Amino acid sequence: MTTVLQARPHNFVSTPAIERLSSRALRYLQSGYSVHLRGAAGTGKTTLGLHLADLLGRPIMVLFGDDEFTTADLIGNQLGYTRKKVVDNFIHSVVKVEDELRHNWVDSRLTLACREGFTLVYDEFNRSRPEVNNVLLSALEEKLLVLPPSGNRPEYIRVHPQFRAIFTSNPEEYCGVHGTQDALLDRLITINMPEPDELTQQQIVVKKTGIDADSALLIVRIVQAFQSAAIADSVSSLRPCLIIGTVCQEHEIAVLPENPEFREICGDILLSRSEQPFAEATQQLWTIFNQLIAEPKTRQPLAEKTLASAGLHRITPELVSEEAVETLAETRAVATAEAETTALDRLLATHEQTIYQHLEVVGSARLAELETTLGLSRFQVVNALKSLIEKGLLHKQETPGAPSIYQIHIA
Ligand SMILES: Nc1ncnc2c1ncn2[C@@H]1O[C@H](COP(=O)(O)OP(=O)(O)OP(=O)(O)O)[C@@H](O)[C@H]1O
Repeated sequence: MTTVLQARPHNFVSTPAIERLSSRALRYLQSGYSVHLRGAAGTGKTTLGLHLADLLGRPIMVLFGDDEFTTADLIGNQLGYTRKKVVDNFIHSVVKVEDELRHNWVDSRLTLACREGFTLVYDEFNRSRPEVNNVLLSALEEKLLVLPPSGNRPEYIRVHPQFRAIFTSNPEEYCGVHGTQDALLDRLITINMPEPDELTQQQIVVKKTGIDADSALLIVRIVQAFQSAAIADSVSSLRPCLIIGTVCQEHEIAVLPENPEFREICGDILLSRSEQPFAEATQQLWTIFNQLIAEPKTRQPLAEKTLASAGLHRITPELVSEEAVETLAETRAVATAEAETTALDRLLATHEQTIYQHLEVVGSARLAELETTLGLSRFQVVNALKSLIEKGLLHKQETPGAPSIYQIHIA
């Protein structure tokens, strides 16, 4: 059975850089084009693809490219038979027997999405062989999906006007990735996903790991510094940042370059990613830690505050005892509580406030009305509405077949 996904990318983080990318992509999708997000591993293509699909508000089908794929995996297949036998003995001396055998056809995800107007997210589509993806050509351009010949069902499906496809791919130099036929690329709008900027990575690490903003920033800076010195550009630093953040947060390990445990974790996660000899890569990483210790100015301001409250104004490796590291871990909790609202939070809060105040006046509104009346993008409205609903300030009234209505929640 084909499964329809109601994807809500968990804890999606939106920063000005992501918002710009999303609104570009959303604009193309709304104009009827399919979008292709291309970029290095871990830059957030799949997450953004699912988020865009969510913004389109249609059911979502997700496909993961695979070298073993055949066309049948995209469009569907004959699955079993149905047999019908009619024995007509109306006149007792005459027996008429009709025996009919039919193939059963089962739609695959692309076919279902084209037929019903769902959004297809085809992740890492260039892991499938190019000839397998050929069926997409007519679906995207002529809006016709061609099925294998059959006597008992149509061989063409007219693609539903609301069908949209969002493709993601890794660069062609990656292992296990195929080249893409020009004809397919020509039908897509390709957006190159850059390495997420520092603010974006920091916000993602905070949201996904629960670590405080300063520790997240320090992790991002260490990983980025190591990445630029020792790792090829073709992978993003976001995943290692998330892994380091998660481990430190779950095991309450102080994120400080002086902390031997933290250094070990960074070593375990980063060194194997480098193509340099192990000793050289280790040297690079230790140089980064030592620079951070020697130049505390390069650290984030709250870490300084943390250190000061632990009684360590000037840090050298000798000064930092195990005990001090423990104290730092405790004081970090205090510093976390002090973490100021970021520029992004303030920006989102503004949109939330605008929408809330508007709803206070008008009582209720639909998403499209909020967009046009308040001059906000779909992206901004959806994010603000989600956040207001999560805070219990709004509720969403759903009526089958009609757009949802948003109202202020009255306790
Ligand atoms: N905007 C975002 N909000 C929250 N988390 C994000 C965001 N962007 C990326 N992430 C997180 O970063 C990690 C990598 O993202 P994702 O898997 O989308 O990257 P990708 O480019 O598709 O990687 P790959 O090419 O290896 O499949 C995931 O854990 C994802 O949850």
